Amino acid sequence: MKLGRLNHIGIATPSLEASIAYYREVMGATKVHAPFDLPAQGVKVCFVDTPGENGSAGTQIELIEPYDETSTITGFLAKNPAGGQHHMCYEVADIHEAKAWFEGLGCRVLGEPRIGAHGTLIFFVHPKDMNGVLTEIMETPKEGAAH
Ligand SMILES: CC[C@@H](C(=O)O)C(=O)SCCNC(=O)CCNC(=O)[C@H](O)C(C)(C)COP(=O)(O)OP(=O)(O)OC[C@H]1O[C@@H](n2cnc3c(N)ncnc32)[C@H](O)[C@@H]1OP(=O)(O)O
Ligand SMILES: [Co+2]
Repeated sequence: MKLGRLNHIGIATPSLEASIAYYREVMGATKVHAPFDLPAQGVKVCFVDTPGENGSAGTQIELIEPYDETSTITGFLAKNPAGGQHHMCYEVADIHEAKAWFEGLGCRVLGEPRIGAHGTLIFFVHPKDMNGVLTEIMETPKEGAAH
């Protein structure tokens, strides 16, 4: 497998609204996307852009709030009530090849590839098999696709 771009860093939060205010007012973020619900993934999402090189998109901050009490991030927030860094997401060219790679290494892939917030296939690898970091792998969006 070839490691691709760091697409986003997932930050779990009990309040998207409060986190958006923090990124705008404390961190000086100038591009905050409209929040949206992703019930299939159990989260409400808001992307904050960091600037990339030569005007291109940089790594994004992905703010995630539980969609309801059954959300996969409810347990994380129970342990970290103020929220915190939840996952790192790297792009790959071929999601199925990447899944086979991690499985071949004996890492626990959490479920089947599914459509993520950028509209491409994603999967997660268990943090205990990834040096303590919950790792999201996502297929690189096609050129010109919405971010
Ligand atoms: C917006 C959509 C999408 C995108 O396109 O970008 C997303 O990003 S959705 C993001 C939310 N979805 C997910 O996280 C799905 C994958 N996650 C899971 O399946 C679970 O969260 C989990 C990783 C299996 C953890 O399950 P949980 O039941 O909450 O915790 P456990 O108690 O079983 O944890 C076991 C162990 O792992 C430690 N842990 C848990 N979460 C993390 C984390 N985010 N980072 C680092 N470590 C984590 C936890 O502390 C336990 O450790 P010990 O206490 O030492 O046993
Ligand atoms: Co993510």
